[in-house]
Amino acid sequence: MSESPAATRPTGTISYDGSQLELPVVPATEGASGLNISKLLSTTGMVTLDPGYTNTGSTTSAITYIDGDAGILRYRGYPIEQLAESSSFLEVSYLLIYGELPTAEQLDAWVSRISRHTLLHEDLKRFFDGFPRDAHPMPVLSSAVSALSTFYQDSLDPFVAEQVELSTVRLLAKLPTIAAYSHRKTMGQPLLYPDNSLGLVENFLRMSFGFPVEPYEIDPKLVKALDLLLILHADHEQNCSTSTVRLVGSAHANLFVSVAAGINALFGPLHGGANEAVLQMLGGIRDSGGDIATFVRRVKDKEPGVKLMGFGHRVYKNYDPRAAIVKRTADSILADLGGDDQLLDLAKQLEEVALSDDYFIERKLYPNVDFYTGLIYKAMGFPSRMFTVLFALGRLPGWIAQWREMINDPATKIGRPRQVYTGHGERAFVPVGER
Ligand SMILES: CC(=O)SCCNC(=O)CCNC(=O)[C@H](O)C(C)(C)COP(=O)(O)OP(=O)(O)OC[C@H]1O[C@@H](n2cnc3c(N)ncnc32)[C@H](O)[C@@H]1OP(=O)(O)O
Ligand SMILES: O=C([O-])CC(=O)C(=O)O
Repeated sequence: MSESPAATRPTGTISYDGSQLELPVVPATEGASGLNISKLLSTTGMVTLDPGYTNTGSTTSAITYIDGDAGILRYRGYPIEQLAESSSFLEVSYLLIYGELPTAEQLDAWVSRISRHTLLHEDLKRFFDGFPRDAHPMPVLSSAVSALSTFYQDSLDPFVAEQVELSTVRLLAKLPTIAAYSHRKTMGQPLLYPDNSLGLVENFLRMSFGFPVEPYEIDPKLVKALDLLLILHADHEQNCSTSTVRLVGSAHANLFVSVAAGINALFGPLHGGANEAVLQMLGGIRDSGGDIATFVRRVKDKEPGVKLMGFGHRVYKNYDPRAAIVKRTADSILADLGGDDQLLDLAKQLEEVALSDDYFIERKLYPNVDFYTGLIYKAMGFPSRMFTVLFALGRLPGWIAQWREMINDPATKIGRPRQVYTGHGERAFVPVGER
């Protein structure tokens, strides 16, 4: 069946490069929520429509367990609370990637291997000169990670175990260097070479805050606090960025570019970018006189663009256990680091108001991991634009572990969702002069 060309086509005007352009308006198809799903299922046969994959399992995985109703999170079976209390970020990275906690000997060897790969190729270092000074560090990070695949071509084959191992170690070692450089770039400061006598977190802090603040004293409390936050972010099963890493990798793309794609997904304010957005939200409430009730009213009225950032979660219908740990430790960390108590108090008040409000209770909206972390990052001295970069540093071992699980799983197929087509039927081409 063919459709006749529309005699009159709706158009709209947009400003472009100083001119007004008139362009056809694509007729809005009924949104997915307006569709009669059971009718679609019967008419499309095989395809099940599941926008946002709320109920679609894309893989099996043995890495991370979440019980969203009970607020439970475990990496390889170990409760997040125990890892946060007793482990270190590199130990947790080993656990996620190799499936078991390392022995003391294995851990030493692992830490030492990573410490030998922190340097960036000089040409890649120059890469940072090309970005504008006010560039957001997240796309700088993803571009540089993507560029690793051009500099380290001996570690790109997803099916050669030694190459996967090398790209794993290179990524874990170099991401802190790239992250520190993306920070220095925005500060207009010179890039520091890594000092491999230091641990991963110490090295990262020195590259971020060292010279011109030399001699830079590395505060052990700062190191401990950042290490804890990295552990809390290390994996979270099939979240948006991890699913992206797996999807890109399912086409047999190498680990570097798959992780770069994950970084871009994480940048979004509904995902990792929420930690930056929370601080903007809190600052906005404070600057408008601390009127929490009015802000909450605007959220409940669903004013366009107004959400309680750092609240809500696809899986947790209970308190996010990571947010609980961050909240518990925020007071002492902020006291140690001299952070902004006023904003922490505001955040706690906001949480209290929300958790006693029917809107949030009925929808089971609780603080997620992004709600309190920004306050700590700020106290550490990072500008809010770096917050999601810090999330990416933490999430890296999870992305790597999930990519490796995917590539080694015989059940993996190229990720390729189907769709339910809602556009035109067949129609005949109309030459430009006749439209
Ligand atoms: C590390 C992470 O990625 S954690 C998440 C970080 N993101 C944020 O903090 C951003 C704010 N939160 C959100 O946008 C959402 O809660 C998400 C994206 C995390 C989860 O989204 P979904 O699972 O698709 O939930 P959905 O958007 O359908 O929300 C369900 C209901 O709760 C409401 N809701 C969800 N989150 C919020 C929020 N933060 N503020 C106000 N209302 C919210 C929705 O408007 C919807 O209401 P409705 O039933 O009246 O339409
Ligand atoms: O699991 C999710 O959807 C988001 C999240 O909390 C994370 O990635 O840490």
